[in-house]
Amino acid sequence: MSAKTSKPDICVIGAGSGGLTVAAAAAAFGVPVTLIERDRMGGDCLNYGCVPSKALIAAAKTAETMRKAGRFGIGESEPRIDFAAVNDHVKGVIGAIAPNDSVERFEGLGVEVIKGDARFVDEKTVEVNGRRIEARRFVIATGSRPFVPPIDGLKETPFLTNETLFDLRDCPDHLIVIGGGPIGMEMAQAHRRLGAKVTVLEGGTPLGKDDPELAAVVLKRLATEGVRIEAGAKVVRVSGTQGAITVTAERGTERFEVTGSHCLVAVGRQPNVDDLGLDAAGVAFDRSGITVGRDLRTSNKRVYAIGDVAGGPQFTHVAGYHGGLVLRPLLFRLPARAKHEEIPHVTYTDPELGQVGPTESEAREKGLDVSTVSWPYAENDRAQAERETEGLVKFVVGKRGKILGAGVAGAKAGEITNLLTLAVARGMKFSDLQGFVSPYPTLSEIAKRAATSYYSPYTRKPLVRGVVAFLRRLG
Ligand SMILES: Cc1cc2nc3c(=O)[nH]c(=O)nc-3n(C[C@H](O)[C@H](O)[C@H](O)COP(=O)(O)OP(=O)(O)OC[C@H]3O[C@@H](n4cnc5c(N)ncnc54)[C@H](O)[C@@H]3O)c2cc1C
Ligand SMILES: NC(=O)c1ccc[n+]([C@@H]2O[C@H](COP(=O)([O-])OP(=O)(O)OC[C@H]3O[C@@H](n4cnc5c(N)ncnc54)[C@H](O)[C@@H]3O)[C@@H](O)[C@H]2O)c1
Repeated sequence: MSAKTSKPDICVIGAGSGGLTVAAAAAAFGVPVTLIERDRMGGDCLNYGCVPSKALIAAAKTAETMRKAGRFGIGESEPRIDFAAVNDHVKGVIGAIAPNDSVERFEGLGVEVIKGDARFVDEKTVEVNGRRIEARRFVIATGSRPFVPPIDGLKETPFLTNETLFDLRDCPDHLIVIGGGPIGMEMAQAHRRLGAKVTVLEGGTPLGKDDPELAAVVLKRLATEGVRIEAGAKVVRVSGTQGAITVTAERGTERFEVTGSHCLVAVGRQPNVDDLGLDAAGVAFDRSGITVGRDLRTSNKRVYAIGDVAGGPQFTHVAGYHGGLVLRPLLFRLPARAKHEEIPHVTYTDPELGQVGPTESEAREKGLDVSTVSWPYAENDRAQAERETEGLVKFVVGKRGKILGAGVAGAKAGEITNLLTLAVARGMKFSDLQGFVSPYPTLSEIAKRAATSYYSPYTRKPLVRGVVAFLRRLG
């Protein structure tokens, strides 16, 4: 062994949600682990993703609450927004969380942290800063970056992505958002509420991965707040200079232009597989990411891949889930089997939009014999009290009331999605959801109420009524 070769038990590449989970847990069991990160500790979620976006959304919601205070009898007012101060708030939230993910904390846990670009040089060796690391097992957790599509003129024009958006100190006059997925819609509403004019150009269906009936609740609110949403509008050209950007979109044979001050590109993600030496390592990959089985193992048996780079659903909770799962084979030689069917997702627009399990159309496409049961927010007392009556919970139900999937659009949908996820993940039936006492008044009662409604036809069945009448006669 040369002086520059180390042999930890586990080498983790990437200190985002996935990599940090593995490194912290392995170190807690006293296993020698080396963690390599080339950029900021905490990865996308902390620095360029979930955390700054949710902090911005919280500021934007506060502004909107001021505008709408009149419905509570409180004088409403147009907020005076200091965008630079809002940006300070966003950076402050990142700063408050950053110590949890810092080099110091991880070194304190017993992890060796190396700042640098990791690259496989052969099937069992990674090189970083001229140092060689031969670990028993490797975990690739290198995440993803914004996909920059080959749109005519885009490369020559200034544009924003999630990596630069949260550095803006002035509110855009007119933000043009290319892509109506979760990033596009969350950021469109937040910037609109903070004072920008906003246009979203979506080539297909906005929030198209969600149930259309639920997505419609969110889209209606965004439109009411003044976000211009152009569906079926594929962007084909971008031109202009800083502060004056023209975006050309096509809808069928129609072509139209939108001119704004800024342009955010939010058309999906690209896995970080380049420059990792994956060919030298014998790790198979394609455009969607590193190829893994359900056990998250790659084509090289020493190497696992987790999180965004592993080609599956791209969420922080998935990266964390993967991180926990691979500990089974890494530390205990136990099998791991990722189950993505029960992974929820929530889009943090206002109202929020959550889903777990198949939507109605996904279930029908799979040939499943399903029915749906919905319940509106307007029938919930807490929703009335808080004047948050728009929205619904929608269940996809199989035989004998089995809950296969569930979605919710409305206030605090993310929190309600926790309950829905438990129901789907544990294979519950409506009888389970109906048969517990839910605190009153809570929004989650909407889910329970939907379950109760599933059984209400039974109260009208002659046989059931006959039994009730007979029992009454017994005194
Ligand atoms: C704007 C936005 C909002 C989001 N909001 C949410 C949300 O609300 N909820 C949610 O669940 N998900 C959200 N996501 C998705 C979430 O951020 C990702 O799914 C999550 O960060 C993936 O974690 P990861 O560990 O796989 O990768 P990452 O967090 O991206 O970490 C990968 C790390 O690897 C490092 N790296 C890459 N290559 C190398 C190399 N060769 N050598 C060394 N280091 C390397 C990178 O620098 C990075 O730090 C959002 C994403 C974006 C962009
Ligand atoms: N709340 C959350 O959990 C959250 C929030 C943000 C991001 N994320 C994660 O990040 C991922 C990426 O989000 P995203 O919104 O960038 O991607 P996305 O793939 O979900 O949506 C991108 C949209 O851009 C559209 N598009 C592509 N090319 C276009 C073009 N030329 N013109 C117009 N529209 C075009 C697509 O039709 C699609 O609807 C998400 O899938 C999710 O995994 C999660």
